[in-house]
Amino acid sequence: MVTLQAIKYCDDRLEILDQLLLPESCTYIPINNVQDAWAAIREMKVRGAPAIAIVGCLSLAVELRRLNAVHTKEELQCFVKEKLDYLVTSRPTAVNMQLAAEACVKRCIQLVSDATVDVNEAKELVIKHLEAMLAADIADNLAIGEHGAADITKKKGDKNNLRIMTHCNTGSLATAGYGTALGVIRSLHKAKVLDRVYCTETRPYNQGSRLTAFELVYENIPATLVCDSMAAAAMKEFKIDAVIVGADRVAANGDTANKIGTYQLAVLAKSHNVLFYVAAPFSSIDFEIATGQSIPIEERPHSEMTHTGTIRTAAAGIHCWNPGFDVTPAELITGGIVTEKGVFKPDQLVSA
Ligand SMILES: CSC[C@@H](O)[C@@H](O)C(=O)COP(=O)(O)O
Repeated sequence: MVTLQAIKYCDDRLEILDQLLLPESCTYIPINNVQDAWAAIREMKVRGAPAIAIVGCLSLAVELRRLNAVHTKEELQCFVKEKLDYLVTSRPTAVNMQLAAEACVKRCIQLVSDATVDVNEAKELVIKHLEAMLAADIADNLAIGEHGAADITKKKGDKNNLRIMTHCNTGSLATAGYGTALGVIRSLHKAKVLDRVYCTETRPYNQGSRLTAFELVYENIPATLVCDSMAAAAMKEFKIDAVIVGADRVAANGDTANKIGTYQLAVLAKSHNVLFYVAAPFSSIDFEIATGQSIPIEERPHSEMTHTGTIRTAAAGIHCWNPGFDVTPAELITGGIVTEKGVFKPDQLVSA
């Protein structure tokens, strides 16, 4: 199946699809170094927790390939750590970049203490470590798709006309390919058990109407766009079987930070007796924090609420509150957390 490609990495060249220009134009822009990646992530030219980490890491691989003047492995380790620490500051809520940075620094430390590896080999091995993320993410997403589709189908008594609601964008555009929550939807469609997907607009940044709707139309998956304020009515009217969303950071107890509006969908799902799932790779799970209370929530520019493009749509002078994410308590995740290792109840994650 042809899917959209948010990230192109070939012959040491990195390009990303500029998501600010979607759906009007599919334009790829080069990312030549860590500074370019940091700016693209910050400006949301690339977004979505896994895609942020992959672009960050690949930008470092590109920069390392072009780097000649590194004389010792210690120097290499300092260089890599400094760049990764910088990338982690690009956006605060998604944990994937932070976990990828920690894993890469750990790899550097191993290489520094391995006397059989010289500085050039160490550099090559760090690059390989960073590059491996692209293929690993696609494999994880395919597994998430299969596990999620199997679980929903089983819990809904092998129904073959499932109606699924989703939020934000969790597809090819938010990952290396296939997607997490949207990957599960793709797998349901492939298995011919999907009647229709209902995607929310996802105000104020409209990742649902601009990006998810674009992916669904692109792949001919039957889909209906609803405004966020229609979610309760749509759940009732269309007899939604399950809501499935992605995650920016899952705490050890299963509390999940995801795009603003996710929490209200979970509350609505509970009152409509609809299964609520989170789909996320283990690279989005932060076992270092016990509950969702400690997850940092990004505050976004108020102009995203007060303007549509360049046109002001809110009264000038009004005070605004624009958190980019909210936290859904674990107890509302009734379907489970779908990962590449299987589907877990939130309280099973720590032992998974
Ligand atoms: C597989 S993407 C999961 C999440 O990152 C996604 O649902 C989300 O909240 C993205 O937010 P964004 O602000 O567009 O980066």
